[in-house]
Amino acid sequence: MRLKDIKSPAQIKNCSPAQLNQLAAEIRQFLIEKLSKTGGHLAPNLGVVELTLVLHKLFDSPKDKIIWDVGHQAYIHKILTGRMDKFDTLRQYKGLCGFPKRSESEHDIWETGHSSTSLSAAMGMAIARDLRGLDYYIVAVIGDGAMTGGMALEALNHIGHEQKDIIVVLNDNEMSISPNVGALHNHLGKLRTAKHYKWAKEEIEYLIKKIPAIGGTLARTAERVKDSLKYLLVSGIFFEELGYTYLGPIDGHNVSELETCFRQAKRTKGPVLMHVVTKKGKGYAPAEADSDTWHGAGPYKIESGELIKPVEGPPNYKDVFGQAMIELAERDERIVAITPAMSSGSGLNPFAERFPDRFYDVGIAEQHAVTMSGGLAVEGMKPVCAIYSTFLQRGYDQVIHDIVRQNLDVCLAIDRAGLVGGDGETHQGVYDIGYLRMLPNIKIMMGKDENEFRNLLYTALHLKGPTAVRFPRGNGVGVPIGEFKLIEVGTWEMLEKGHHVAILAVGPMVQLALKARDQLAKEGLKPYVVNARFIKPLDEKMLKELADQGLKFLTVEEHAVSCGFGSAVLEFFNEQGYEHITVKRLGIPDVFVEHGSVAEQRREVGLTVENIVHHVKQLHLRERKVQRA
Ligand SMILES: Cc1ncc(C[n+]2csc(CCOP(=O)(O)OP(=O)(O)O)c2C)c(N)n1
Ligand SMILES: CC(=O)[C@@H](O)[C@H](O)COP(=O)(O)O
Ligand SMILES: [Mg+2]
Repeated sequence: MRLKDIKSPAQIKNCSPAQLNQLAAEIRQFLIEKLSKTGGHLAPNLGVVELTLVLHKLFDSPKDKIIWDVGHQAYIHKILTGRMDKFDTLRQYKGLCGFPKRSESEHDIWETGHSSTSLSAAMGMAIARDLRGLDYYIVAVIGDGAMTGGMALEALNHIGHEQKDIIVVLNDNEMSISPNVGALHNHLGKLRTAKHYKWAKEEIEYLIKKIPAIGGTLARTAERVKDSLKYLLVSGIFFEELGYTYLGPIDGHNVSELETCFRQAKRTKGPVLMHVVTKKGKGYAPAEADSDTWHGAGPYKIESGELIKPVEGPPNYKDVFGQAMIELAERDERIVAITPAMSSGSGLNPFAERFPDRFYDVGIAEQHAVTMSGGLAVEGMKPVCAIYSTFLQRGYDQVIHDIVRQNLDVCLAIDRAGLVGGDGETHQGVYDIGYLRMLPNIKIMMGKDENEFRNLLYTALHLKGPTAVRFPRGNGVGVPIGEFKLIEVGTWEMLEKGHHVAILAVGPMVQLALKARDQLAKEGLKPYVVNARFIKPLDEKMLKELADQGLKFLTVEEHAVSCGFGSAVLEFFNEQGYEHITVKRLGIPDVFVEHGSVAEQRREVGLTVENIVHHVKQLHLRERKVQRA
């Protein structure tokens, strides 16, 4: 059986361990080659090759449900389920999604992207299965990082309580993106090395059963001995006490051992926790050596493991943020940085090295990160909670209930604010203006470039009360970085004066607006261009001045149009009694934006220079019609 022949999992049902190992080698080679061109989550996938093969050998997907938590490690699942030929389009516009996608395959039973949802979904599926009297297996594959996510523990608790037949495969590679954190992680560390426990348990049972006559009675006593042995020899007692049959630790690269344990799990009633130990990045030396970097890597040179860096351009916002945080923390010892498991992605590793006791990676625990920031603030510290816009959604109640309601000095450094590219729908940072601006006390801001971003961060840390400083994924504009300076809250920057139309642009959209103005100038049209760097509070003074000139407005934001910045402007004019004002809002319409490049995504939703030009002209036309009427 060769990999190129596989179109369906049915073809591997009778593979021997040797054949599975041969396929594993071919799959690794395939992944290393394909991802050297497309980039992607190489290390997580190299770690689950054997696991995925054995799962699809022993379970009958899609009748049996296999759920992939986070789903960034589902490439082999996609290869085995007939999508191998699409890997040249991985994470590209209209190409293969980097996460499970129901529209791609019946084998993708549950869509993921955000972490720690698999167990809750599995529980829902199990209840439905049992209510209908149906009979199939439900397997949830969840990493040790994802297991630190609060909702995973909520589901683990509930499944154990209900004693549902669910197989939880804990893929333990000791890594989240960075080294995993937490007490649970430490407990798993003991289990990983608890090989002797599994041997001792079987050996003792074997010896007892050999004792003639009293063997039976003693065996029952031994059961208690075995249980106490468990406590002594460290076992999955944490899981056993939650009502699971713990199987492990299991070598996640040994297909025979995996098969044996999965067969045992299939025979076991009630919830099973299979503790599978794997190596993240297995089979590719650079990824094994540094699975943090290779968690989600861009294209690379296979032989050297050298990442192919884009042409040297402006600094990446995450590096600008990390550097600014160091400079600010040097000035103010109250500053503490918090990240929910995104220390590399947020650019905070240098900060962590410089201020180890003022840096906290709390694991995949956004709710905890936000409220912990509140705890720091009430005690006079200056917490900066660095959190991707999309992941902040996971801590929203904490923002309301704990931070803004108590009007605490917490700075939410909202990273990846806007369209994010290859991660697609589940990761777009396009809702936070909407879900934050309705909250009292909070101030929301976004710079037009990296220098202004720094100044807004500096300003936020000088303000009382909660602040949200948004910044996009990717590189800045390439402007000089000056000394920190305060920016007056609620003031916008008038970049260009003109007539008839005012373009109010947020963040990176300012650059598009300026380019559009250059194009319009060739046709004698000169709209105002305003850098709307405060989303809350709005610059009401400027809005009134412009409105009183009878201008029409075009708002531009890389955010959902509904409830976005443009809506705030509309609401303002309405409340101020400007009944005949025209506001055209450009932003993301009522759709989820799929994976692709940011440029392609912007084009898809109309966030382009051309579309800004078009709408300014439209507004001019309306002006002329009004004048003629
Ligand atoms: C709610 C949420 N927070 C953060 C992330 C970012 N993230 C993606 S994968 C990952 C680490 C997952 O670690 P683990 O579950 O152990 O999987 P591994 O990559 O080790 O296979 C993180 C933090 C996410 N996808 N969802
Ligand atoms: C799978 C996941 O959620 C993370 O790996 C995410 O893809 C990181 O995004 P960035 O690449 O923007 O840091
Ligand atoms: Mg892990």
